[in-house]
Amino acid sequence: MQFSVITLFPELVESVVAEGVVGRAEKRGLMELKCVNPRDFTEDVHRTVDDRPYGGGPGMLMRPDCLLKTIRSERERLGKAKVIYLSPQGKPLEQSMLQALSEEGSAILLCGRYEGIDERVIDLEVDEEWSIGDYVLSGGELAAMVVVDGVTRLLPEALGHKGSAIEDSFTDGLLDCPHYTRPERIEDLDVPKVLLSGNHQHIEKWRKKQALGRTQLRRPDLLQNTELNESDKVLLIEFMKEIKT
Ligand SMILES: Nc1nonc1C(=O)N[C@H]1C[C@@H]1c1ccc(S(N)(=O)=O)cc1
Repeated sequence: MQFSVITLFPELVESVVAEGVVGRAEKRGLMELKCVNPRDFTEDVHRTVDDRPYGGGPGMLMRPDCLLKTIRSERERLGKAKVIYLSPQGKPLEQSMLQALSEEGSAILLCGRYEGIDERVIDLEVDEEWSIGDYVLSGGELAAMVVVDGVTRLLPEALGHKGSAIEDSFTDGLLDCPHYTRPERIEDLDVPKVLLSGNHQHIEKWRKKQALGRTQLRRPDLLQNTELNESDKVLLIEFMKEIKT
């Protein structure tokens, strides 16, 4: 997977690949991340990347000329890469979008600063606009790092245990089940006995029931989009009965 991140703050984005899953994936050649600074595509002596908005209004916008040059340079380098602009106006980010992007092999992530970017850049060179939430950040870099992290952990072999990403929340449209590790008892709270049983069929059934129940209680909206099979419906009914007792 090749990421190109267009940003005025490369060091901020590069910090995400310094450690952890993303850092190890890059070191192992599973993912490559290159930051490109639009300031390097300016032609004036002050390397100006922003300007005042036409029509007045607060703040500044990123200029279109240096952004278009930067995007086109990266398109030439990466070939068919999709250009994704991170902004509050974008499509709300979901796991399925990360999964699809992880299968594309490359992406150019455009990070806005100030009050955003000139609309003509979106008209001419942006393929998709994505939002990580209904709030305004000071820069799109944090959103880009969310995308880089979320995609990288889905790359084959990126996680230590092959099954990890598959068992994540949202992979099957459900929230994740509870997880436990040593010690068995802490502050009078025990690990659920089924997890100590060694009976993998029972453990799998318990985990599925917990995932279904948690989703029903915390995010019933997710169940609207999920077709439950008969056995899952029975598990969910059992869960809901158990919590009422
Ligand atoms: N939420 C987000 N999800 O992804 N990016 C997000 C974000 O806040 N980016 C902000 C820096 C950039 C930005 C872009 C557009 C606008 S504007 N004028 O269109 O409102 C305001 C701020």
